[in-house]
Amino acid sequence: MPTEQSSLPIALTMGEPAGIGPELIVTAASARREAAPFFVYGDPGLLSDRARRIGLDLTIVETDEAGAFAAFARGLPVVPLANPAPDQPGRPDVAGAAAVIESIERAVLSVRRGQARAVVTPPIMKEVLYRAGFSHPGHTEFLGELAHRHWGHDGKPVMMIWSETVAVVPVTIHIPLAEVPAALSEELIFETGLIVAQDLKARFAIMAPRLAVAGLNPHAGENGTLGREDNAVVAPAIARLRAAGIDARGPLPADTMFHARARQGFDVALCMYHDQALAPAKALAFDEAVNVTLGLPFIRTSPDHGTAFDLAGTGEANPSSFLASLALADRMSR
Ligand SMILES: NC(=O)c1ccc[n+]([C@@H]2O[C@H](COP(=O)([O-])OP(=O)(O)OC[C@H]3O[C@@H](n4cnc5c(N)ncnc54)[C@H](O)[C@@H]3O)[C@@H](O)[C@H]2O)c1
Ligand SMILES: N[C@H](C(=O)O)[C@H](O)COP(=O)(O)O
Repeated sequence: MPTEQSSLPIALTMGEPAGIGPELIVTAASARREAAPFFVYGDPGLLSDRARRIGLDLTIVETDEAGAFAAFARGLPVVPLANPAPDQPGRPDVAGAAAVIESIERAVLSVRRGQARAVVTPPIMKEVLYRAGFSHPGHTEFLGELAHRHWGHDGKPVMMIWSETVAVVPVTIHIPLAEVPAALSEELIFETGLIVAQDLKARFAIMAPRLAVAGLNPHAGENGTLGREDNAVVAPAIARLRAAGIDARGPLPADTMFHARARQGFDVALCMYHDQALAPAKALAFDEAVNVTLGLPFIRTSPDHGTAFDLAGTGEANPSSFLASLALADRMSR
């Protein structure tokens, strides 16, 4: 087993078994000669079946963590799960939820134990997990809980969707739109901006990151006449970020901050809610953008798309964003 950090494998979770995640994993494994070694916490039978369905001749190697690195030369190393994962593409089933959660927990633990150097997560279906009693809105928040459990880390996990074209951060993440104004606070925006600036320096080598901060309301509130939050909450947070030495500006009208010329003026856009951030990122860079969790004591990336049940099992899913998430995890953890 290699001991140097950069020689450790990357740990993959299985993602939603009925989604496109399993076929993206086997597709990446088929092209593995160009990739950093990885293994997956998954169901060997399901992965083998998914490879066969999409016409890939791939060897599945059942292994434990210690054998994963060497097994990568022979095929896809799979560390089997204790919980069952139903193999029914396109038909999510709550019976698979325990396996999905186990896979995430074990991948994070493998990094904590020095068996892997980063975690890459194919998409999960949140609703199925909620129905099974999962209490976290998504991976991002669950990974924050696991960072606390295994590292004693109390920092806030921050979602960034990153691509060469644009990078965005939603300050509030998986909450109903109606709850956004109450959830936004000067402290939350300030804390998020600090984490983003720190991690862009530490993980992306952007030594003086430029943050563009969106307003909440149309036209960033039109000076208080179209909503109070921009002046009362967003602007003071930006002032605090600037006082902390961070190049932050705004509140900017969200509708005009993403055109090509405007994007030249910032490294990352801080947005006030999920779709304000993710809609422009996915419109501009759906096939290559990567979901990166900042503010964690370990590296985690994920594709920017979801489970795409309409494509599961067909072999038609575009693997680009998943391959980009593997490549970025590799780059960030060297
Ligand atoms: N990282 C994650 O865990 C993650 C990310 C986003 C969404 N989700 C979950 O995915 C589920 C479905 O969400 P959705 O329908 O809003 O988004 P989606 O990304 O699954 O699908 C949206 C559209 O994009 C297409 N698409 C998605 N990925 C594609 C790919 N690789 N190649 C080609 N086409 C692709 C789909 O076919 C669909 O038409 C939800 O339960 C959501 O919570 C999970
Ligand atoms: N909000 C993300 C998106 O729409 O792409 C997605 O749900 C993933 O979130 P997590 O990584 O927190 O599961």
